[in-house]
Amino acid sequence: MQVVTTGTRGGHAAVHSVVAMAPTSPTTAPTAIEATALHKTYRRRGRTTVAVDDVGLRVEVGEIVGLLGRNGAGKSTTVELVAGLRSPDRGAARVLGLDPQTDRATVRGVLGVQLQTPRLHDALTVRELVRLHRSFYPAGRDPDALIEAVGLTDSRDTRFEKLSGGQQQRTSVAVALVGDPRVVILDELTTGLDPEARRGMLAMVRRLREDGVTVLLVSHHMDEVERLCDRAVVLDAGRVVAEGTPAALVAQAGLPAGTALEDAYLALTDAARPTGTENSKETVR
Ligand SMILES: Nc1ncnc2c1ncn2[C@@H]1O[C@H](COP(=O)(O)OP(=O)(O)OP(=O)(O)O)[C@@H](O)[C@H]1O
Repeated sequence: MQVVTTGTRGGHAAVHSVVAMAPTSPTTAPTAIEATALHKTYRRRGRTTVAVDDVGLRVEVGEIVGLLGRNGAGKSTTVELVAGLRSPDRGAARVLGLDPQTDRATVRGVLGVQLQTPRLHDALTVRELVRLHRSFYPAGRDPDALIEAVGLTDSRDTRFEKLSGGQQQRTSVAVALVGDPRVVILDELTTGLDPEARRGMLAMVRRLREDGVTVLLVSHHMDEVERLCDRAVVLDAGRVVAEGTPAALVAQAGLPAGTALEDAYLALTDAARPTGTENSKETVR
């Protein structure tokens, strides 16, 4: 059995409940993350945006996979669909074989998610937040050690609302990891972090790999994807336009072996669309 949290919504630490652990098969281990033909459309003020357009995604247990794409390509929406924070119009996602829509509580027991925009209780300090989230699980990581690992020991008694953007992000990473999840989604882990903090975060991802944790890493930093990720999936306008190891993406872009992933990424995303088209598919009614 495992106590899980639904994370936070609207600035308040949210629900937790006691649930069964993910079922495991004696013969075939489930894929860590599997998405099939995920589709999500937003409708706002007469505008319809196809944010995620039949995305398929597969991350095996123990892999680190990068999710890449320009601003508005659909990365965060894909992450939210996989985590069960949004419902797809159609298609399905599974985390360790569990449906995040119907097995919400169980999925949150095995999945840690750091969202691009942290949603945590403003009035609580770093330490209170991490301890609170630790209390939702019967076992997990030591809050103070985790706070130290994300470099926030000096700010541990500071309220969330008084933290800098980078410190808030690091708090959200600590909260995502405190339940010792088997699968972790990190949405722009290092964006906005100073070089020292960034280095610390990348070292933490390497330690997650050593512990056998599966990581889906949304990133705009091709150098860190190249160094950390086993594979990367490139989204453009809501669609998967390329995927493979960094070396395979370079080959797919028709570039010589040894070319930087950034050059391959730019070539692949440029090739994916006619010049001048928008990043996501938007129509006005
Ligand atoms: N809540 C929402 N309501 C309406 N449209 C949205 C909403 N969230 C995202 N979108 C739109 O959906 C598309 C995909 O957005 P998404 O945030 O998933 O992209 P992203 O790849 O994560 O971008 P970024 O790199 O800028 O974080 C964009 O066109 C965005 O404007």
